[in-house]
Amino acid sequence: MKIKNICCIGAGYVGGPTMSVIAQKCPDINVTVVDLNEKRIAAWNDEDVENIPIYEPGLSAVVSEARGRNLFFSTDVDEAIDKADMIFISVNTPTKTYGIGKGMAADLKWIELCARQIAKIATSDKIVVEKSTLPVRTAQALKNILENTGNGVNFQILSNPEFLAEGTAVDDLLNPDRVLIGGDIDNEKGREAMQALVDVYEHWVSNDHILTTNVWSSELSKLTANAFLAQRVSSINAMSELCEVTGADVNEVSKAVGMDSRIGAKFLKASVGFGGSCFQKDILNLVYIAKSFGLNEVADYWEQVIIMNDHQKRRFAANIVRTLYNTVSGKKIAMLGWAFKKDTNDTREAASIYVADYLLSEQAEIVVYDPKVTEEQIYADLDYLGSRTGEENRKSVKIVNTAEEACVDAHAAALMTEWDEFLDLDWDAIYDEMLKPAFLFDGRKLLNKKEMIDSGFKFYAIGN
Ligand SMILES: NC(=O)C1=CN([C@@H]2O[C@H](COP(=O)(O)OP(=O)(O)OC[C@H]3O[C@@H](n4cnc5c(N)ncnc54)[C@H](O)[C@@H]3O)[C@@H](O)[C@H]2O)C=CC1
Ligand SMILES: O=C(O)[C@H]1O[C@H](OP(=O)(O)OP(=O)(O)OC[C@H]2O[C@@H](n3ccc(=O)[nH]c3=O)[C@H](O)[C@@H]2O)[C@H](O)[C@@H](O)[C@@H]1O
Repeated sequence: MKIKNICCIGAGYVGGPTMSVIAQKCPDINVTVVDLNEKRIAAWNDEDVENIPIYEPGLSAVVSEARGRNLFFSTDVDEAIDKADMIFISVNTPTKTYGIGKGMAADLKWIELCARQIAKIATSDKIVVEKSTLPVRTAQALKNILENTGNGVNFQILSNPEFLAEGTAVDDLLNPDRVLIGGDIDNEKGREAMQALVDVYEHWVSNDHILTTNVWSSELSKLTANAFLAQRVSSINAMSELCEVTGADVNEVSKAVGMDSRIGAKFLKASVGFGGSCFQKDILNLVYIAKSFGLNEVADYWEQVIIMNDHQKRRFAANIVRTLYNTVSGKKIAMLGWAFKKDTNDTREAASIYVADYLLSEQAEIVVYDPKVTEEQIYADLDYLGSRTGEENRKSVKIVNTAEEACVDAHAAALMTEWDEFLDLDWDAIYDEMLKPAFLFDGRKLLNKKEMIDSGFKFYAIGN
């Protein structure tokens, strides 16, 4: 079976970049990415390719190569479903904010809406691919919805979780460690569907990097991978606190530990806490699933990763208050960086949001600079927490266009995101413009301690 038309429902951080790379690498396949969000689709279609809604290094070049040739962005979901022989579902699956499983389970309402829409529109056989991260056994629910339409269409359901990280999405998509495809291995039509998706990826990924499994293994592997990655961050962050009280340096500890080839060097960078749309939600989901099977020890084990992360964010903020003589009321604190990591404009679950919220509760005045995040987004993030009114947030939080501007007359600066440009700042000049004593809190262990102290700062870094 050769795929000619792909539809992807959801033009977000995964759907947009993933489909752009598929279109770039498979000129023989038409790829249409659809979304209900008209503003987002308009931005994907913006004449100036630099205005696409997602900032990812290298993405605008990929889009400009394929867009209009075999890559299309549209709000006409029904038409794209109808034409497609393969449909990726790449919609959001956030933590539930209501009802059973509130605050833990993944909210699958958007997934179900997609399945119902596909079931309603489809008149020819389709391969439906789960690209969103889903609880193990979701494919069964999709199958039930799709197979009960009575219109005689055959649906094959595959799981093809995405492992890209934001900020390196294009590179991760072009050179994936592995592509994982789960399907109905015991059934001929299932195997054919899996092969059709393998063929798509084989346009640029070598076969030994494409792994096929049963559907449940594939769904669960995605949650497992994120849990393992987040666990490493919480593990090193736990050590960072111990380093601070013992005089050890967390960067030296992670280097020493990471040189053990059994442990490996990656993902051992201490920080103010992991953020991003997925680690927390996927672990909470894993905890919920384990609990729902009565596996309480398994649930408790993974929950510690989140508990440690919350603690890390809180103690960073509390340390700022404590160091500034136990009060930040009316004091100006510059926050350098708002995104949850460098090279992305995504702010979902960014540690900065929680640190700012904590400091605002202590009546601090916050000034934020981030090279890629908009003012609108920063206020939206704070308003979403509901800790205070939108008006109060706008009164106490100002957003500026440079790091230098943020620090003028500030009592303290907190480095929240490891943007490269923060390494090149003229810290002597920044020090001169700040109130004295000038405090600098490095939540990323990015800056050179000796240089900062030589510049005059009272310097504090995570894990040192
Ligand atoms: N952000 C990331 O780096 C990664 C995310 N994932 C997973 O991928 C999935 C999507 O994540 P993101 O792309 O970050 O989310 P996102 O929120 O950026 O994008 C989802 C899009 O789906 C659209 N949508 C929702 N329901 C729709 C419907 N019925 N019809 C048409 N459009 C609809 C929304 O308007 C939104 O634009 C999630 O399950 C996430 O866990 C997996 C790997 C990486
Ligand atoms: O499912 C997902 O959404 C994705 O989640 C993560 O990707 P992402 O959240 O985009 O970015 P990461 O590089 O994993 O960083 C996550 C957070 O951990 C922090 N982090 C990461 C690594 C580290 O050593 N220390 C550390 O604090 C980052 O600053 C960031 O806040 C995974 O790395 C991807 O494989 C996965 O596809």
